[in-house]
Amino acid sequence: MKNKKVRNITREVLSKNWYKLEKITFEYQQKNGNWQTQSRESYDRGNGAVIMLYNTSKNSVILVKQFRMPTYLNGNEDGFLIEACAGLLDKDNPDECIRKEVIEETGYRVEKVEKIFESYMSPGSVTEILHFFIGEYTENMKVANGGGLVEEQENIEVLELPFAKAIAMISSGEICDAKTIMLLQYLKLNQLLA
Ligand SMILES: Nc1nc2c(ncn2[C@@H]2O[C@H](COP(=O)(O)OP(=O)(O)O[C@H]3O[C@H](CO)[C@@H](O)[C@H](O)[C@@H]3O)[C@@H](O)[C@H]2O)c(=O)[nH]1
Ligand SMILES: [Mg+2]
Repeated sequence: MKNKKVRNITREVLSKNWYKLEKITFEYQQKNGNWQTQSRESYDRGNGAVIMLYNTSKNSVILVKQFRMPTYLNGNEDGFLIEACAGLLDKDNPDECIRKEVIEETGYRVEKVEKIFESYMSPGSVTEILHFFIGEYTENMKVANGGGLVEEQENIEVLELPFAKAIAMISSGEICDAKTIMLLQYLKLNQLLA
């Protein structure tokens, strides 16, 4: 942290239950040189990784569907969200994490994954950096049912969708998760699928 316009940072933990919510108070130097005190709440749930699995001969992608309580609280009728497979990093590096997550959630054991970029997903309130990957899958990589971990109460449905249908589902609103939209658009932009 080396921004000379920010000083006297103090941190107060407001909640440390599953993850950590802090109130950060700091002084920020304005254009006229005056120092102004500001407070911002910041939610730290670690970093994450996400992957779009795609098959060039079938022109299809693998997505997962699960209940997401925060979306249920904010306009998502039944609370189910269609997403690319993703997980929190724990202590793993992003590459290892995403391979593990892919087996747990989708049942595919992918050989090669390609990092394409990383992104803050909610920079005003959440610290998380999300690492984005793509990876090719084939039928013979399916080694388990997927569905997520029972001990984490994950009830995940695995979906295989034609790419054109997935793209259309962005416009129809059936796919309304940022990381998933970014990855589908990446495949389209780079003409990896038609
Ligand atoms: N008990 C409890 N469990 C929780 C809580 N929050 C999360 N969990 C459990 O922790 C699991 C974490 O699963 P992961 O697969 O590792 O993470 P994710 O929820 O899929 O998160 C991914 O997607 C997020 C949304 O886009 C990303 O923000 C995140 O980085 C990651 O990529 C969830 O399925 C859920 O069971 C909580 O407050 N309490
Ligand atoms: Mg997950």
